[in-house]
Amino acid sequence: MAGTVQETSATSPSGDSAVRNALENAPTTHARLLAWVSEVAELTQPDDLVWVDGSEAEWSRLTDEMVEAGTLVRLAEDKFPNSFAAFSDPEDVARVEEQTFICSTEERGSGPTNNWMDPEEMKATLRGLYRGSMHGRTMYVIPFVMGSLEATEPKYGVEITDSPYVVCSMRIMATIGAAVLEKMTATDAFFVEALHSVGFPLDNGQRDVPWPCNETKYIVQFPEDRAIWSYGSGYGGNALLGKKCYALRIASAIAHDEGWLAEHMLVLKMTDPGGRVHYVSGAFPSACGKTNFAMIQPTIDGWKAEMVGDDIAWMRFDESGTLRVVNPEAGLFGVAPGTGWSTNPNAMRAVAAGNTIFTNVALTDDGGVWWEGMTDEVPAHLTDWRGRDWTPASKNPAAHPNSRFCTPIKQVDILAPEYDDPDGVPLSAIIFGGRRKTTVPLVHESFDWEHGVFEGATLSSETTAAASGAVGVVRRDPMAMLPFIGYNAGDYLAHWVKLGKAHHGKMPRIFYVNWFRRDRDGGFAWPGFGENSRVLKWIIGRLDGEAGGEQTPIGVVPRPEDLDLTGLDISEQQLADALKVDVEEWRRELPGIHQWFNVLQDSLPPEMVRQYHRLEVRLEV
Ligand SMILES: Nc1nc2c(ncn2[C@@H]2O[C@H](COP(=O)(O)OP(=O)(O)OP(=O)(O)O)[C@@H](O)[C@H]2O)c(=O)[nH]1
Ligand SMILES: O=C([O-])CC(=O)C(=O)O
Ligand SMILES: [Mn+2]
Repeated sequence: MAGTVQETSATSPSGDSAVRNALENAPTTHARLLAWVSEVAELTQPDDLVWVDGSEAEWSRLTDEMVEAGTLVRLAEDKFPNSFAAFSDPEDVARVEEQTFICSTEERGSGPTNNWMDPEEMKATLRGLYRGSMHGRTMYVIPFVMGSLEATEPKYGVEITDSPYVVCSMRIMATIGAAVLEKMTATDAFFVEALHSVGFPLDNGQRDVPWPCNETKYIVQFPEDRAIWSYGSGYGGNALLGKKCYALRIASAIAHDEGWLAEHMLVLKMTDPGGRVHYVSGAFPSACGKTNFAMIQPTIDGWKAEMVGDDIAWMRFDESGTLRVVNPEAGLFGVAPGTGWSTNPNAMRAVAAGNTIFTNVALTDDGGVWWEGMTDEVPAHLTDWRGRDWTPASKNPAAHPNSRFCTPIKQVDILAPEYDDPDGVPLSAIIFGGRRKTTVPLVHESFDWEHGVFEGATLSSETTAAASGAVGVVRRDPMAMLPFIGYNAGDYLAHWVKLGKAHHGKMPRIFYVNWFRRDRDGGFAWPGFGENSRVLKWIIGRLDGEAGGEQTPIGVVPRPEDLDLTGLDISEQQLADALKVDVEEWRRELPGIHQWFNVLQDSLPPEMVRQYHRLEVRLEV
């Protein structure tokens, strides 16, 4: 390969001829792909070009090279086989929403909640940045498919990147490589163009850094072109373009055109003691508990939970009008802190099985990893995510709050066997949830579809470390999709309303949860994690007409006697704090909702205005 990752060498074949060779010997005849790859190579001027085949040998070669270059640390084989830790630039640790754009032709198409720039203007800016941006590096071409390669119309993408870390992470998160390219070529299929550069070209002989990136960052979606251009970041949703950029932003725009939904949701299969199966999905904002809920270990007797997906759900109607849901991803990119043997043993077993890339966690002295919340006992000494010595007396957390594990979904031992069924699984309930210290009770059921859409539309949550910016600020996050809607947010809500009307009587029931409410002493009112199975039991009981509840102005809320609390250690007071609907608190919510709806202006569907007024009436304001 021309130019090692660490240092470009003057003796390697000139970039031009290596790239020309790789183009001439391309493993595909897909004309549009070939044209696009050579156009990008021409623009970005890489030293070499690699067609990613997705093989084990390729993974070994790339991880070896990254260990050599200092990008990855190999973990102890007896603890985390075939696993690595990466440490990002301290300025490149999360999605950058300020620098994320939806560049539709018309500004209205992007809507008031997204950043917008004229697509031609944006392309000109980005071409300027991409010009020569891969110099001294290898350009990797990653054919991938989101969802099953056996689907009627597989959803193809091709990511071009100059980051081997992205190649290896994409290999975990999606189905990539030779088989995908072969089928895509044979059917001359459409694919989403996803271009990524870390924006750190190397001069001849210049030494590389472990985590190349650029201060200037752009994460840009062109919804009409179905194209993604990402520049300057190597991290997570900014760089693994199959995930948020494709499977949510671009896919939501496709779904709007085609009458389906691409959502930021986990999908969970619950089997009750009688063997009845229900599938439920949950839309919670980033770092608000999707992965944990998707991998729940029920604490109630006889109930079994299996995971279908932990972050993204594609939902389509079948011929009978049933809403069926598919997880388009093949891996988990999960929040590390707070994931522990007591809170999420299923995730811990999945990562301990190996084949995992950790990013920005801490290292133990014996070649393992650690993060806050992994074990009750805190190690006496660690190397923190910035490479500094760390002891329990240190004032900074050892792992970055948005540190992550990237692990193959197949390693989840509670994975439902039908998780990759191209036809998906039938959905019975949709659960919205946010992170709120006050106001929002543990669980309630909405009155009907339109009211449920209103609840999703006004979902509120305190911001987390999953995106750069302030943490702990309450913001409205419609359907947990605020940073991921690939078109106008008002049109998005109208799409939800419309689907409910078109499929009246067949839609899943809508619920709303809050695991994060505080009790009068300031602690979590509800123990959460596995105990959330009690809430699931109530939800499923509502579907089956077996669980009772109390009508309140915001929906139906369980009374303590409606919940299975067998064996749960919770005081009457805490339970009351968790379930309380305080009319005064809810009246104080109204101005915030009003303000949020004002942002949407004339694109706000009239049904949402009607629901707002009905809530006012029920709150007697
Ligand atoms: N108190 C409490 N904390 C929870 C619960 N579920 C999850 N958390 C914490 O919330 C944080 C984020 O949880 P995740 O499950 O990784 O969140 P996510 O929604 O999958 O996040 P993204 O991957 O960013 O989309 C972790 O620190 C968890 O420990 C719960 O039921 N109660
Ligand atoms: O996209 C990312 O970087 C991580 C993620 O899952 C989220 O933020 O929801
Ligand atoms: Mn997650």
